[in-house]
Amino acid sequence: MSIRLHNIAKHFGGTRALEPIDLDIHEGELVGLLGPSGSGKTTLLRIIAGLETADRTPTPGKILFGDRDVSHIHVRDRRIGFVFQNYALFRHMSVYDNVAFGLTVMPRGQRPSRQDIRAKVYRLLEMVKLEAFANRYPAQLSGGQQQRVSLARALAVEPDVLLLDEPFGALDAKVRQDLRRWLRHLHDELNFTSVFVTHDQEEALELSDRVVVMSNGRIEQIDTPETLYRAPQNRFVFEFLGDVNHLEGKVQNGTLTCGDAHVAVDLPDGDEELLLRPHEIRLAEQPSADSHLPVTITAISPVGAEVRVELEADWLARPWLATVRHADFNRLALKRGQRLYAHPRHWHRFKEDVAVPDTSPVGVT
Ligand SMILES: Nc1ncnc2c1ncn2[C@@H]1O[C@H](COP(=O)(O)OP(=O)(O)OP(=O)(O)O)[C@@H](O)[C@H]1O
Repeated sequence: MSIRLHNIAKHFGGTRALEPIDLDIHEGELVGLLGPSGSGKTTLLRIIAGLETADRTPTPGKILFGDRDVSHIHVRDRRIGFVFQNYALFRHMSVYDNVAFGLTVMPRGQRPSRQDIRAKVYRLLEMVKLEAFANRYPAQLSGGQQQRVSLARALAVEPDVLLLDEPFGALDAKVRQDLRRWLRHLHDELNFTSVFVTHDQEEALELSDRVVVMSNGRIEQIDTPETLYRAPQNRFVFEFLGDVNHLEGKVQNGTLTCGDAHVAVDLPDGDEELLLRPHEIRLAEQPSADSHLPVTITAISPVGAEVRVELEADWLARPWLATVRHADFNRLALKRGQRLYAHPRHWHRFKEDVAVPDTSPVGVT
C-alpha cells in the first residue's frame, strides 16, 4: 500500500509543528523519519495514522493510501498497525491474548474462528520466537520481548501500513540491534509498508529503504541511506548524519591558514569553513608539502571496528575526532599526549547551507 501526503501542515495553537509537506512512500517500503527532538516526526506519523488532524486552512492537505483518500477516515478504519516506544501492551492479558486482541474485537462478520485465531497467533509468536511465552504476562518479559509481542500484535490484523514511533528507544544497544533485524526481516517477509520514527541516525541508516530527514517541521532531504551519506543536500543533513570536524580559516593564494596550521586548497581567497568526517583524517608523524596541521592526542577509544582518537590543537576551537584502522593504530603506536600531523583525505563545504559540489580531496593519500 503506497502512502501519499500532499500539502500536509500542522499548527498547535501558535506553534508550527509542520510546514506544508509532500511525501510519497512506495508500496512495500520501509521508511525512517529522522530528525532532532521537536522536528515534527511524531506529528507527521500521527497525522498519517489519523490520530492527529492536519491543518484545514489555508488549504486542506490530502492523505492517500493507494488510491483511497483517507484524509477524513477514522484511525480505526485506516488498516494501520502501531508499535510505540512504551510497549503499550495490556498488562492484565497474557501474551497470547495481547496478540489475539485485534482479531477478537473484529465485527462478527469479519472475525476469524477461534481455531483460525489460535493458528494465526501461534504463527506470529513463532515468527518473533516467543511461542514458548504465550501464557506469560507482559510484566514477566524483558523489554525486548515485550516489544516483539507489540510487533506481533500490530501485525495480527494484517495492516496495510505499519507505523512505529521510536519502537526501540527504551531498549539497550544490543537488544535494539536484534530488534532492528527482526523488523527488517518481518517487513521483507510480510511485505507491508512501514514508517518509523527515530532520532538515532545509525538506526535510520541501517534499517530504512529511504530516510526522511526532518528539522523544524521541514523535510530537509529524502533519499536512500547511501545517497544521504554520500551526497547530503545541505549542511544540516551532513552534520546530523555523523560526527563532523570543523576547520575554519582564511584562504589566500590557495592556502587556508588557521593559527600555525595551514593546508593547500583549490579555493578563492576569503573566509572558509571546511567540514571533515572522522574517517577523512589521516594521521602521520610528519607534515606534508600540502598540509601542516599539528595536533595532540587527548583521548583514545579502541572499542569497535576502528580506533577513535580525539585530537586537540591551539588552532582548533573544538577538538577533532579521527577514526584510525587498528593496523594503523598499532603501526603508529598511538598514545595520549603524542604529537602528530593530521592530513585531510577529503573535505566538504557548504555555502548558505547548500552543498557546494566541489567537495575536494586534498593531497590524496
Ligand atoms: N499536542 C501538542 N500541543 C502543542 N504542541 C505540540 C503538541 N505536539 C507536538 N507539539 C509541538 O510540535 C513540534 C513538533 O513536535 P513532535 O513531537 O512532532 O516532534 P518530534 O520530532 O517527534 O520530537 P521528539 O523526538 O522529541 O518526539 C514541537 O515544537 C512540539 O513542541
